[in-house]
Amino acid sequence: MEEERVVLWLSWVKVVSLSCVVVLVALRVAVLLWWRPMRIQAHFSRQGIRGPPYRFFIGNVKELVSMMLKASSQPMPFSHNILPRVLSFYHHWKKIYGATFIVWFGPTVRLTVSDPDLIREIFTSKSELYEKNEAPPLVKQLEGDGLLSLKGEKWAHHRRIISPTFHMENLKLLIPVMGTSVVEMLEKWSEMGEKGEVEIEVSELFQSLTEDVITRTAFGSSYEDGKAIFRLQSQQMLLAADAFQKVFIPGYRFFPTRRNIKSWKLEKKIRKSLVRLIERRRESNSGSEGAKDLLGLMIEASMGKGKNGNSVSVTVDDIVEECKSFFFAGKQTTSNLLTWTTILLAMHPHWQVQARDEVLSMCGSRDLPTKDHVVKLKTLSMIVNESLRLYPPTIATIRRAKADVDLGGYKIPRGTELLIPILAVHHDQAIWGNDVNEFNPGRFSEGVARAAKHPVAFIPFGLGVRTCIGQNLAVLQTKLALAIILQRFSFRLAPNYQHAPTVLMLLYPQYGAPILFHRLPKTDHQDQRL
Ligand code: HEM
Repeated sequence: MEEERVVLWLSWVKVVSLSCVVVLVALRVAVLLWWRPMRIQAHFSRQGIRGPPYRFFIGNVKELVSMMLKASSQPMPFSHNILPRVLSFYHHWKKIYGATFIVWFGPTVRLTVSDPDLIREIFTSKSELYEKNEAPPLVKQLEGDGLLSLKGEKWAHHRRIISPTFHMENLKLLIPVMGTSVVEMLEKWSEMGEKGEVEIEVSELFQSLTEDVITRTAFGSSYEDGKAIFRLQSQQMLLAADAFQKVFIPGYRFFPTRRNIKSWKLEKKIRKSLVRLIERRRESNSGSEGAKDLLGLMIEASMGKGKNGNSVSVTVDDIVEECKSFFFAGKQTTSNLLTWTTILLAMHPHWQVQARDEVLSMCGSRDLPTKDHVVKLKTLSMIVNESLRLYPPTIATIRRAKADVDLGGYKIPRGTELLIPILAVHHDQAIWGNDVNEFNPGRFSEGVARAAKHPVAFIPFGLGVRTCIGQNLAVLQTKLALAIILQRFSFRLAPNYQHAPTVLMLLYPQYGAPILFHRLPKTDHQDQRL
């Protein structure tokens, strides 16, 4: 009897404890998914900041995705007013709530910030109060744990080690090989075309070109081995891009699906090849000056642990992750810039002629441009800047408030994410004037700082300490490739080109970029002018 009573009592205790756990979990869920978002919404509302109302668990994601899908469901006219198509949710809600509004990505709040004064505060004058946000797991898997996402002392240490790769003096050494790759590509185009004309879908071919250059910057003398590794990384990117478009189940990447198993195997192979390559380079580097490529500099740093006051050591894993970061950050960004600039020059033949005139008068019709030429090509610089303004490959970036902060008088609670819509800043009429949606490279004729009403209105490479480390390389490569193309071809949009800028991580032409290239005769520039 006594025993039965104890068993009964124990079962009762179990039921009560279980109920308590269920209630506690339910409370926690309610706090995280309801009470906290409502409190934050009210906090912003009291300061006059509004936005679409929070919905339980999903926030505004459903409306946002449906707006984006609708906007990209058909091509647009040949206009550069692309904000309503590319960032449709921002364009729509800005009209209702003003430029500074809140939007909910699930239970996470994001405040849009497009005022250049506030942007300057976030990225420069008070940058210590903000940090990079965590990328979603699929993106994280691709971008690696390198410069793009590292924080604090480790980020600063890696940035110091890698920076010399991008110094102009070092990049200059790449110009002959970069130029040769472009010429080889163009020779293939010439062979393909009948009557001197050929249609090329440029966005894919420009990717091979930029991949080649990134491989050289990352691996230097180990270029051939590096190429094989980046080929595996390309496959990995395709798998992740596929998952990114289709899968929304949390934790999906841990399921042993066919795609995930393939991805795990690739990951293992990439790591193994890189480790082998690092070992080989270590042996061949011993006692000699390391080449100024990513791999050489990282290996040098890993061998000199603790030297130069560095308290953070560099491991093989660090090198592996930085290689991934390089590949992710450098390849498609630059090829997208090349693609959009080619499309723009095809749309605006008047600027194409001006750019060609400049190249021919400086470099002749077949000589490879040198570093000095590339730097002096002013019209081409203005064109590339205008392309970066209208079609910035990276359309937005995000920061997270590390503490409760004051941003231009607004009280921002800790953990709030700040969405900086680079594309919207570049398309703001109040900053750029009435011709904001026109292609007018002339606005950059007196330099970047004077092109707009605000010196911080042009931010295709970000701003402040975390500004893009590869921008010199990207611009150098784009100008060099365009100069060589302009020397040899005139070009226009193919009749089947559809104007449809869209975003999947980066800004790209949804239906590709078919361009008709017409081969120009080899001439002396003086003859051409006559
Ligand atoms: C047109 C080409 C490119 C564009 C538009 C671009 C854009 C950007 C932007 C906007 C950022 C800042 C992100 C933020 O603040 O959240 C960034 C950072 C970065 N970019 Fe680029 N990028 C380009 C080319 C490259 C190239 C060629 C590389 C070289 C490998 C590269 C490597 C990086 C890295 C490593 C970072 C992180 C830097 C840090 O946090 O210290 N990018 N890029």
